Amino acid sequence: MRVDFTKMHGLGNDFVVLDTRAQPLPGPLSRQIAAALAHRHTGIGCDQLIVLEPSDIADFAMRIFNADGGEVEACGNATRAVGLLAGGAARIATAAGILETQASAGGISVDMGEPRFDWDAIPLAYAMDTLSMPVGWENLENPAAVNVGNPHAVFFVPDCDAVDLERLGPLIEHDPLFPARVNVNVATVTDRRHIRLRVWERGVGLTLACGTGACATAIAAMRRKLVEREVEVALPGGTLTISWGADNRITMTGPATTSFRGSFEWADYA
Ligand SMILES: N[C@H](CCC[C@H](N)C(=O)O)C(=O)O
Repeated sequence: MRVDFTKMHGLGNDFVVLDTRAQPLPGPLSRQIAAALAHRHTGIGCDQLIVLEPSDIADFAMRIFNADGGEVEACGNATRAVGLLAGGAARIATAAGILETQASAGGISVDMGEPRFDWDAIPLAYAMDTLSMPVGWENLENPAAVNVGNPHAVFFVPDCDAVDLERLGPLIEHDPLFPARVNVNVATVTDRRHIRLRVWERGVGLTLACGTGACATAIAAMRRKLVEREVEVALPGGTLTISWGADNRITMTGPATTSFRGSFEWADYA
């Protein structure tokens, strides 16, 4: 049976979107099928597979599967992408709660909710200060940890482009300190309104952009008083604007793009 999909991206962080409201899947979506669809050479290819489902508490529900097939709680760029599909304004039920999008001058804005900082909310394997953790991996030391629906470690470095993230990212992602693994962010604060960021994503690897990584990094920099409460975060794929409101809620604004539509034969992957 053929299954329709929409290929989308947010600053190059790319997605295959399956809308099961219009077309229920022919069978259960296993980890293996999600990983096979996401595979860059033998599948359609994407950083995350996004599945839209009916919801009785929001406009629709969104499930997120990393390229390794693992289902995760949040994906900021994908939230903007499906907001675009919905015409700009949408209430989206996710594992991290209900997120609201709206069209804005900068593309699509999404209310990402409130950050969490407690060690067991990240989660970490044991108690420690999450503003400056007393840990290090070679020259990456004293990260901040933030949960923005998913777990992030944020390292502030003099030049994020000089970090061997392809080697250090997986070491940190899989460290037992992070029972749910972790997204690894290396950031350089250029001034009080601008941050440069590169991300090794849990379950994916290096991506051109990471929305939740930009949120976590901006919040960590604000907690450390390095930047103002609204900043521009420049990732390899482009720039996101992150603000942390007096209501403690995070707003992320940036572009979302539909690349193309297609279909695949379910039996080829199931
Ligand atoms: N790799 C992330 C999920 C996707 C995050 C990123 N694509 C974003 O835009 O937020 C995780 O395992 O938590």
